[in-house]
Amino acid sequence: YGYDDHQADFPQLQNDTFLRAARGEETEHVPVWCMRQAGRYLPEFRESRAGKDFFETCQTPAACCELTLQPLRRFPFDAAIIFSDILVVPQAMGMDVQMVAGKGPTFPEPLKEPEDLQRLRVKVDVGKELGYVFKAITLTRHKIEGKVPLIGFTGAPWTLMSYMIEGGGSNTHSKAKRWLYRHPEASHMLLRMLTDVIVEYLLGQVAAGAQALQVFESHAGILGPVEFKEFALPYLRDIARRVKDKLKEAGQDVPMVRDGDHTLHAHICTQSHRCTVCVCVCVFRERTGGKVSLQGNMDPCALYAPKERISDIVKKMLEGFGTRAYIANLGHGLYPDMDPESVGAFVEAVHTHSRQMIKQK
Ligand SMILES: Cc1c2[nH]c(c1CCC(=O)O)Cc1[nH]c(c(CCC(=O)O)c1C)Cc1[nH]c(c(CCC(=O)O)c1C)Cc1[nH]c(c(C)c1CCC(=O)O)C2
Repeated sequence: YGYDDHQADFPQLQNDTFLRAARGEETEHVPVWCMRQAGRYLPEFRESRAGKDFFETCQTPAACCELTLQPLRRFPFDAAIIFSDILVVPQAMGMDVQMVAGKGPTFPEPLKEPEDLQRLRVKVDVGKELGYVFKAITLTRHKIEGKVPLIGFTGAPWTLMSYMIEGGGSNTHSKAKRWLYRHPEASHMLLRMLTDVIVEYLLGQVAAGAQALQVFESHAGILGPVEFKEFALPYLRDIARRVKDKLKEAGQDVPMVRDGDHTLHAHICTQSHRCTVCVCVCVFRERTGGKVSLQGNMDPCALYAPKERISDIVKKMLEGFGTRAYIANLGHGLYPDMDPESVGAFVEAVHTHSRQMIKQK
């Protein structure tokens, strides 16, 4: 994509706790960041975004850079995530998506029947359609001055497919699930098209300077285990394999986070028949032989609790996950009505408790 030449002069990384935890190595404290850490709970975010169209902001690298850096000026987060959205991928494939105030993302012309797949671009020129994200990443990687690593991200195929068919948020997701049952072949075709674009998109983000990648499968939880295994998991695996192989060829080691608190919860718990998150974690740690790092998953609503209570909840979470191969985060994004001070208390509690636990080992 022509961004590789920037790699050499990126500032030296000073805090690599996130990357080490992702690789399963020891750290001095458990790294922490929050989904939607750049968001409306910050007055400076609301000010920067005021009166501007959401996707126009996404297409403006300087604005993305500023919004990504804002939370880092307030809190000692151990990672930053580039300001963008998962729905830029359906846009790149030729679909119109708008962010409607009070309603969320909206597709004026969602996919209705398999014939509608013909409306999508057959071959997506990812560098051309999503080059603005790559530019935002390169700029932000410079401006972050090596303070923390920069995470790039994408939506996963099933989650994007469900948006493209539902045309926006949904309670039942029945239109998207109707495709799975009624048009399984067309569903797989769409999932494959998305997978191909996503692989190139993730590789382009790394070339542009992303130091870790996250694949959001936000709608994993609406599939039962059988449907999940047929329509979600194979594509997540294909993406991981193809991206890792390509990066390996280039001698790069970039951690990939598979979003999956629901996935882990639903698809491991159905087998263990014990449904506390803590048990899931233990089962998962056991099954993967400790080879996989975990990220998550405090209930964001716990941030409505008083500070001391947040601290206790964090402590219990750390005891459940353990301090190694673990990245603290929330199970969902921060909500606009959250108090920035509570976010600060969360970050501080993770750092303080984990330092103590690691010292006592
Ligand atoms: C499903 C999904 C979307 N977008 C995303 C997901 C996956 C994660 C998840 O499950 O939440 C991912 C996303 N969206 C955004 C980021 C930026 C980075 C960050 O987390 O700080 C990330 C990582 C910006 C955003 N994306 C959006 C906002 C809020 C709107 C605004 O700033 O004007 C932000 C900061 C809008 C968005 N975008 C999306 C929705 C459903 C909404 C509306 C939600 C709402 O109104 O709160 C789609």
